[in-house]
Amino acid sequence: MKTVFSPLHSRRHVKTELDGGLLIEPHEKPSRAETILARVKDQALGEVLEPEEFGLEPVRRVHTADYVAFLETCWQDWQAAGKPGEAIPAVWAGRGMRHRLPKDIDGRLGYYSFAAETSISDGTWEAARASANVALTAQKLVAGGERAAFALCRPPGHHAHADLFGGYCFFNNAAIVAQAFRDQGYGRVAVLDVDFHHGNGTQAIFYQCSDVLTLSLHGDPDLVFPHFLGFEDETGEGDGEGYNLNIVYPPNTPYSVWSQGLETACERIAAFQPDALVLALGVDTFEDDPISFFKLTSSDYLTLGERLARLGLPTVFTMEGGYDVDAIGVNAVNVMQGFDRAA
Ligand SMILES: NCCCNCCCCCS
Ligand SMILES: [Mg+2]
Ligand SMILES: [Zn+2]
Repeated sequence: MKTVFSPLHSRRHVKTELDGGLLIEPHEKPSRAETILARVKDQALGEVLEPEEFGLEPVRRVHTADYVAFLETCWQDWQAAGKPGEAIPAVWAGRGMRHRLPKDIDGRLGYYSFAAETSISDGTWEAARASANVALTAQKLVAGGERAAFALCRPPGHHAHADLFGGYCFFNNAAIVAQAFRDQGYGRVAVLDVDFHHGNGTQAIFYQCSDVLTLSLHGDPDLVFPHFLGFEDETGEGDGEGYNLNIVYPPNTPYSVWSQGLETACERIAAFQPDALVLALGVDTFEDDPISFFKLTSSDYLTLGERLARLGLPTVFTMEGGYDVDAIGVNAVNVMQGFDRAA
């Protein structure tokens, strides 16, 4: 399987993550991508390509122009306001307040985000742009005939809404890929999110769509991020009614249970008969992940890859979460190796 990777991911190197009342070293750190890349090469998974430049058009097919413009100048605007630290949102429109865009940078940060753990600093914009180009390059490979391709994206994307950042995400790489397939004439696309956390951004972006089926297996939002979306009664709306599936699991869920949900999702995908699959791959489902609570083992990711291959669909993998950095390379590449040997 080919991998697409950009060294520009390292332009995202924030020093802070608000967690437990402290500013900690971010879980979403550069070594995550470097560790996966090293494993790709160590395992000779396949050719590693740098991304092509697709510009902002494909990004704006999913994200609003004002949100994209905000991200482009956010760091400069924050600095121009004389702020001493990294840009962190701290004020939001609560119940009974107004969802209108203020002029002030603190107001704009709150307007365009849903969580406070995702700091912004110099280079975040460039890294997010490169991550979207990585995903679009993988999509081009699959549209060009590759059975599957691995978009080694960093920063991740599945928590980003059309005009909201959060959960370490800015551009929704999986949604951008799904929309690119649709724009190139693929009639139906499925996006399956196997990250530990609900793919709230991806769900929201396609919630009224019947041509993009969104599915996510994740930790119970009553207990974990993103807290306010991802429940099983969210099945889509309007034309999209019936085209969103959430499968929620409790703490300590092992693969033997989680894979039953995977099976349900795969059967729903098969019934949908999509022309392509986007697999939002987080490996924070791993038993030792520091911020999650499922109990998947490294060998389970081989089994996961094999199962996905049996769907028999052109597949783009977009790298999402996974925060046990020592294990992330083996776990992510196991999915690709499992897929390749069953394809
Ligand atoms: N104390 C942990 C808070 C985590 N908040 C954001 C989680 C984002 C996961 C991205 S896959
Ligand atoms: Mg998920
Ligand atoms: Zn996650």
